[in-house]
Amino acid sequence: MTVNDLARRWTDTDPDSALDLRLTDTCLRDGSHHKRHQFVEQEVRDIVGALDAAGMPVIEVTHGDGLGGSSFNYGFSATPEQDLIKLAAETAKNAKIAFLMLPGVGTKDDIRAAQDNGGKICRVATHCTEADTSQQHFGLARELGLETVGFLMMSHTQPPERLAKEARIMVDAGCQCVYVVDSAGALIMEDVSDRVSALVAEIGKDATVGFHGHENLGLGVANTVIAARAGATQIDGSVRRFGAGAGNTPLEAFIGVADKLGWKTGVDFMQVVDAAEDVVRPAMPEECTLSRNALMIGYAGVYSSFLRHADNAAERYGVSAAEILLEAGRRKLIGGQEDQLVEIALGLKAAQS
Ligand SMILES: C[C@H](O)CC(=O)C(=O)O
Ligand SMILES: [Mn+2]
Repeated sequence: MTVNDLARRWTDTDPDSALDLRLTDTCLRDGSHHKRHQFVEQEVRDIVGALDAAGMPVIEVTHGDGLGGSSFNYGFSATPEQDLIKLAAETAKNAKIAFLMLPGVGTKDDIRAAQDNGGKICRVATHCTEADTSQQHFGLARELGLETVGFLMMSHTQPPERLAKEARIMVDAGCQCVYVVDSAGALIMEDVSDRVSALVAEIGKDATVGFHGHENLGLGVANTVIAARAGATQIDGSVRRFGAGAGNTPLEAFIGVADKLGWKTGVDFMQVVDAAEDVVRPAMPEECTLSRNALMIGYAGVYSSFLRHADNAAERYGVSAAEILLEAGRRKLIGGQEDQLVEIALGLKAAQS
């Protein structure tokens, strides 16, 4: 199905329908990669306060690699994530606070602690062929009365039918919304709608479908629009693109687009634009840009959070981060294999001498 077919299908079936979307801002979780996990309490208070006032319904707060991510492998947090979750929950008047966990990085006790600290939505992320590792975590989260979301990471690596099967595993385990997660920002338009449509066909009667985009090929907003047209009703992004790699779908831009299309998000465009400029930008170490290395990530299909690790290894061994990332793409590395970036850098250094 082409983009035009999809647009036509959407307008033909219900010309006056306004899509009703639920947005999640993830700058306090995905942005943690960009900030090398150095958020401090005042930043969380300010960002949650501003996004909540603008009407953002869900705000995700956790170490970039999820609960328990603060470690030698992924990078230590400046402030314990459970303190940040608690502060976010105390600050938000209306927004629900979500937290992310990766089985094997976080534990069930971390989920319990996040709930005790005010987290309401448990998002469990697995590599997109490993949904079965999330089963017990969804079971626990539902038992605790938490809302549940599943993340199929690196969704560009698998065809739509395979993703749909993995989504079914998550839903059968208690997941209420499964996201197509474009961790590398490598999906291009119909790649997104094909995957979202496949999930809607498989799980649409039992759960909702979401989309999480990255900007590494400059397609965050366009991909998110086409995901919504294909049936994704939960949408991730980060105000000011504050996320890993070139960042996430810039939510304020998407909200403006949604307004112009007559879609409902419940977020005030003017207020979120001000929050982006006046509150979120000052908390960022630098803008998230389509730098050479971020572009390599999208082009080679590499996990966005590898950007900082590749930067570190490149600097340490005096080699090119772009080459490290291209080789990571050739090796099809996935999250958790960050240590191989060092091995690649050592190989490049040896080849130089
Ligand atoms: C743990 C990852 O950073 C999750 C994510 O945001 C992605 O895969 O993209
Ligand atoms: Mn992400």
